[in-house]
Amino acid sequence: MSALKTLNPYLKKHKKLLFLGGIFIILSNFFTIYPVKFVGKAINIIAETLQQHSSLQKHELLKQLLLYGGIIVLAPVISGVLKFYMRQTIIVASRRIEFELKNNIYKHYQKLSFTFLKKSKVGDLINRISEDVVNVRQYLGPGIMYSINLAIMLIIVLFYMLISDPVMTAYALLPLPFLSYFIYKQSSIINKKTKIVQAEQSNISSFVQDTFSGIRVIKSFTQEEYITSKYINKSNDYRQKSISLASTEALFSPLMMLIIGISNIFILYVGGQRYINGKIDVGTITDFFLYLNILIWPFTALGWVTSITRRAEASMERINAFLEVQEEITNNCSDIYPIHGNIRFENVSYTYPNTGIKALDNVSFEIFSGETTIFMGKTGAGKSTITLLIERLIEPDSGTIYIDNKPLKQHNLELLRNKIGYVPQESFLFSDTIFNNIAYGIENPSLNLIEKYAKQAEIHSSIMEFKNQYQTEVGERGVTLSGGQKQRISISRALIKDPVIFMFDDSLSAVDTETEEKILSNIQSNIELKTTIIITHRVSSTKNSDKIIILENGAIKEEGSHDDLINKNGYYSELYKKQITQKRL
Ligand SMILES: Nc1ncnc2c1ncn2[C@@H]1O[C@H](COP(=O)(O)OP(=O)(O)OP(=O)(O)O)[C@@H](O)[C@H]1O
Repeated sequence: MSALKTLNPYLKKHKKLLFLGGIFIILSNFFTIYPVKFVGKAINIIAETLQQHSSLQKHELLKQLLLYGGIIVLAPVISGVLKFYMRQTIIVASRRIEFELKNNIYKHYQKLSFTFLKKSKVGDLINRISEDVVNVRQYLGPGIMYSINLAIMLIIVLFYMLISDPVMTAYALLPLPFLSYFIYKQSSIINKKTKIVQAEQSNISSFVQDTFSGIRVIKSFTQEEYITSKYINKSNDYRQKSISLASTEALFSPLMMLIIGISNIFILYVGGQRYINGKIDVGTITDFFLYLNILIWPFTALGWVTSITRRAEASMERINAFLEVQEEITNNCSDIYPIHGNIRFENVSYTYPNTGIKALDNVSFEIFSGETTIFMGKTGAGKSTITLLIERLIEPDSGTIYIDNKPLKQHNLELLRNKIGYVPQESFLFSDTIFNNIAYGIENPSLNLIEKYAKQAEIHSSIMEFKNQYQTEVGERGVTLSGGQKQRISISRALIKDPVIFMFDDSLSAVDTETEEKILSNIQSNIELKTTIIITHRVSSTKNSDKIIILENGAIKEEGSHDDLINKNGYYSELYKKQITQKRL
């Protein structure tokens, strides 16, 4: 139960609702059990009347029967109303805790480091915030409710049963623990099998998702038949697992009926014997049937509750494992001050912890406010890693990064990130309208403002050609747009933040050189002092740049202006000659 201790603060917060729920459980149980003895009494009166042993007058008899009948009808109605409030308190509390838990997990996810999230599986992150939280909620709601219910009901019923007849009580209750045990065992098997079926289901979903994402490749490589047979195999696995689950579930009712039947036989046999021996009256036998009827569900629930508690514990352990991960990068400054955009790397090295790849090795350079710096180099040279470090999404293993002569760690991280306009290598758009995608980083934008920045990114005229213009839904990850359109929307999204430092991570590759030039001059003409970092493989992007840095295997190989590097006759000069010749051809 140790993992579930994490829930204590949540339970404390909602203690009033839970306490009220407990009161409703006690009262509703009382009103369920209290009328039972009146059934027995009524039957005794009728039996006595039939045998003409009754000393009561006819109208008195009727009066008593009516009174008992009234109690028998009215008490369950009151109990029903109380049960409604019992659910309204305990289940509502569990739903509130689920809401708070989900929000807290989500908030925690946002705090976790970029590298931690990168190495975690998306499915795993989703499962912990969805399925695992649902498991915990089932324990908090039905789990707690039925446990308290069983305890209270057992106390009240036992009290009434014992004062009626202790021997019959023992016999009637004897098979019920077996019922709990079987239900517990069966629920555990069902849980295991359900998990397998769910895993198969998500396996199929991922496969189908992959198929449709890669439909172009599948068709080009004429792999339709192969992919269909793969789907059928997966589907077959799912079918077998589902059938196995269904057969376990099918055991539920017969098992319950069998054990209840045994209890009923005990009551009938032992009760009959005791009646014949004059130890009890006929009404007591009826009462015991009714008591047993009341106890069946709580004993069934006991097995089920034990199983969901175990499941919740496992889920909570998985959630705790994430909640206990400390945020690696913290913001220790809340000052507001201007950022000018001077960047300095001093002997910076970085190794990705998950792969052990040394992406940067003792890198030093300086970029001045308002300058445009180009980073070039072969794939995997460490260019994108530099952008991650500037945004402090990762921290150097050694060396220091300075922004405006102040170590990056001492900056107000929120303020700094707000002043950085980053355009990623692979344009990522949210499944929303173009308007909302551009407006992502700002509050309450007007259409005029959105249009202004779309124009700067040279995408306005294309958007105006769409039927719904800025209200066009871009589809999942922007699938309804061309690569160049996505890139330019992504650029507008960075521009609208009016940042001081721009970082284009190979994000102008899908636009032609002419448009690239226009976009860059739009940025520079917007505000005089903007620091621009462009990661590119195209020498055409180096036009109007102040500095070019060539990286190789995480280290700086060449650094200087276009003319400097041409004179060096190194990587840049060769690339330049190659690309210029290709252009002429
Ligand atoms: N999230 C990551 N986890 C582990 N290793 C990584 C990660 N991202 C990058 N790397 C590794 O770090 C090295 C530098 O990667 P980086 O993305 O900085 O290169 P790049 O120069 O931007 O390459 P490209 O031009 O292909 O984008 C590469 O060897 C890469 O495999």
